Amino acid sequence: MRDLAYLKLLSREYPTVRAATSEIINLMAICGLPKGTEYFFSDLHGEYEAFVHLLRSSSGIIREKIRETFGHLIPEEEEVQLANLIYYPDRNLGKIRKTGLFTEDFQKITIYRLVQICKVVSSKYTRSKVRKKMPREFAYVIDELLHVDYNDDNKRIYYSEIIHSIIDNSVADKFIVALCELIQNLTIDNLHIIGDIFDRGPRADIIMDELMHFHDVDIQWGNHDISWMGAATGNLACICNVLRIAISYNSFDVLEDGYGINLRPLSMFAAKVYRDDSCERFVPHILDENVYDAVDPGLAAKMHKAIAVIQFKVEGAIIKRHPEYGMADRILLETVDFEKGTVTVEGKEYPMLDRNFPTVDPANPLELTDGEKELLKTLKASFKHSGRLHKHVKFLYSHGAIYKCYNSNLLYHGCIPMKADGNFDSVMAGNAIYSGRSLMDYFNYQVQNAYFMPEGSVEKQWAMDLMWYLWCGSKSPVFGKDKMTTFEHYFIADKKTHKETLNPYYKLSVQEEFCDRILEEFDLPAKGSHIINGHVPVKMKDGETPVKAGGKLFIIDGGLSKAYQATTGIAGYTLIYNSNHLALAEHMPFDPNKESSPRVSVVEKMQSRVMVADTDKGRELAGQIADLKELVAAYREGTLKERVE
Ligand SMILES: O=P(O)(O)OC[C@H]1O[C@](O)(COP(=O)(O)O)[C@@H](O)[C@@H]1O
Ligand SMILES: [Mn+2]
Repeated sequence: MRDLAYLKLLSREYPTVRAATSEIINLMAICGLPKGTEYFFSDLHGEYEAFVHLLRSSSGIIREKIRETFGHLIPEEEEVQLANLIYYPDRNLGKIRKTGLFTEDFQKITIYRLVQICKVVSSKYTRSKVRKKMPREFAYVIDELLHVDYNDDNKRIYYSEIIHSIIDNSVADKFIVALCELIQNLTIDNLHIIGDIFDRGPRADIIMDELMHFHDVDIQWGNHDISWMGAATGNLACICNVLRIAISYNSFDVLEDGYGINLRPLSMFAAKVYRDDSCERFVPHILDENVYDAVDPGLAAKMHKAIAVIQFKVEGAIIKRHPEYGMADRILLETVDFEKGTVTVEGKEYPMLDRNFPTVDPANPLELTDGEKELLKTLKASFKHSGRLHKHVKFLYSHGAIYKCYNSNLLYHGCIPMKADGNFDSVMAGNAIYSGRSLMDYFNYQVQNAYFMPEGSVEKQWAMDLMWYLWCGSKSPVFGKDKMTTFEHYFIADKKTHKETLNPYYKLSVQEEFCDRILEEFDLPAKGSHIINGHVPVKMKDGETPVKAGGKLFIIDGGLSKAYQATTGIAGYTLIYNSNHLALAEHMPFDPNKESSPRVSVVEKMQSRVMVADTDKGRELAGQIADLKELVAAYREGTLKERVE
């Protein structure tokens, strides 16, 4: 029995038996519906055009619904136009207006067609749920149109009158946009982003805006997201890291136009310090052109080298502050023989591919020059003061975590650190030892501290350093490799030194028994549960598959990132979990001028249709129903009085 105080609170919202019982009926009706469709994406890596298209088109599902509804009735070309209108209503209506095609006929036909699609995509939801998703000003009208009986002549007249009045009152464009957005909203119930929104591609900031407008999204942070979050806290190594990666991919737009980071001090510094150095090892990859902030590749290479050298210095300082990270052998600047031009890695000496280090004092290689210190100060100020960056980072915090259990699935970006013997690996912090789930919780807690602890506190500094550890430390669940060989990539020819070894997790987790052990660690049943990861590109072209451990584990980094498409052979996956099945949609490289349908394959059929009652939401609703029943009983027994106004 709930305590009376709680029931009293509840009675404020449901003041009568009638109000409480009608909510009970409403909730029970919801529980009896098929579960909504969940979409999983990972490793978006700034590819905003491709991702926004996947999201708005529901990875091809909207096109399929159009085909099912109008196939053979309207020409293919019109189907494509309708699809594009649904994905990008504002943009397309603008174009249609400009070409003089926004006629009354067009408006009538379009509204009719959109209403038909809306009916199809809303059919599995309650009327009330659909209504809640409508914009308030059109809710009544859309609701009427969705439920009109087309066999009834009077209703048919009523229908065309509604449409007429929409057109007469010149709100057809707004109405069309509302219908398009409703269709998009109804096809994806929950969106899960399994990490790595940032880096390599052009505009992660645009992706963040899109996610912030989405009605239901959760994010499991990837190592790249953590690195940006660390930069926003003011961690210098993270700041250098995100700048270095952005510059190395020629992504100046995300920095300058996206987040207003002032790069002028860096470009001036680099142009001066590396004036006579072509910085060959630092020429950026050019996969996308900058629209707003074009930087000459020669200058970009100098900026890239300048920031990389500073990064190695400030990373060295963190490693020295934290012997417990066990990363002393990663301070490679200290093992460089600047006279001989060699570097020693794990006891072996290699020639350096670049020997020009005007800012490094061989006697004290981690010491920053005055110019570097000054530069870091201005860069840090830029990161700390970027309003848009902090808006996005706050969203990553409010909607994100290191892991999430949702509808019997366990979601995280990288791995649960394991030892080769199959046990969970552990980390000691303070007097406690963390492993498995507690390790994930510990890191999650520290990620919060890095941003939210008071400025200047010891806890904050500790947690901020840990953000960098999470980026590249060997026991980081979002990194999942033994070391990050950035230094070796830049300066050593011998490819053997570039190797980064994956955590034993990746070999073990392809066996069902290890997946079961992990699921058990997170209190999830072995049967019917799945682990969903990103982070490691699945090399489709080499015959790899994203489905592992007999269907218990999915690794869905399919290479949305252009930089990795040659490795994977495709351009990304969407994992789709609806009431009937789990399916994987495999995407082709995005071409803005061509609509290409993904290859969808069902990977698991549910034994029986999954209802809301079977989901986490359903369990939450069952709790609410039980509470409301107690409230009704309290009214009936007279323990609480109804408030009839
Ligand atoms: O391919 P790039 O951009 O040079 O980056 C390589 C680096 O990125 C990493 O793979 C980390 O990024 P991911 O999380 O996207 O895999 C490092 O392990 C590696 O050193
Ligand atoms: Mn990653």
